[in-house]
Amino acid sequence: MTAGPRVVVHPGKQALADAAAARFVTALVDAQTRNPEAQVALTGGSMGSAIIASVLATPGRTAVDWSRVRVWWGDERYLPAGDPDRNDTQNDAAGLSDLGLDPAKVHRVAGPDTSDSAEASAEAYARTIREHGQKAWDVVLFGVGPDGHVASLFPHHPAQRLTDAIAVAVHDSPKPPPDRVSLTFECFERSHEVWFLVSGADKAEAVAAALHPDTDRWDVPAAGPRGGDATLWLVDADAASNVG
Ligand SMILES: O=C1O[C@H](COP(=O)(O)O)[C@@H](O)[C@H](O)[C@H]1O
Repeated sequence: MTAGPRVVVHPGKQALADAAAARFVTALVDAQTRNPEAQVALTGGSMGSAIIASVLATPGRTAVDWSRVRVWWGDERYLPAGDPDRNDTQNDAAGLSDLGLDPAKVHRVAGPDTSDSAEASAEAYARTIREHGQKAWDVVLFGVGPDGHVASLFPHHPAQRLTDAIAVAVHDSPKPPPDRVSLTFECFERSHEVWFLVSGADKAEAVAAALHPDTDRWDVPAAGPRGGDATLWLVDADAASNVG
């Protein structure tokens, strides 16, 4: 069973980031009362870093035991560690490394500096998830591209079709860089809560399309992922402007 989408509209990008950060902190505290560890998957792009910066500024963040949070990424651009275009580098710059996480529980996707290919990196990441991330993830964060992509699953891209796999190598991505590693739809199905964080008028069409009940994820990948307990669209007014 999965939860249908619920839309929460905030006045602007900063209000959205701050509210999502407060919600995130609460979700982590709740998860840690249920289980020894909270498990989350982060995202890159504009909102992926905005929420991290807001978490750092949320007073309630001290209620989370950050040493008991296990961190993954829903996708990564296949670039060397520290490259400014990597999602984790951008999240670090936004303050991820200041939260007090245990570095051994922050699972980064290998880039070309430490793996032979995007395929090898995807396989290694899938192995690590099997080892440490079998339990359903508490919260998975997604940004959404203007084309409706989530993670590195792009419209009409064959990587979307892979079954029986946790992670996939993506080549010829329509958005640079061309090589990436993404978790699969199948993998995202193991989430308790899925949150889409979307800001800006350039995303309005994608948001409306993803929320339309007849939309196929092959055309608009953001229509695909659903959480077992909640599927939240946390959006600002501009991004929500086409939602009927
Ligand atoms: O390439 C990516 O794009 C999306 C969204 O990025 P945005 O800058 O348009 O907000 C991001 O969520 C994803 O993780 C990423 O690799």
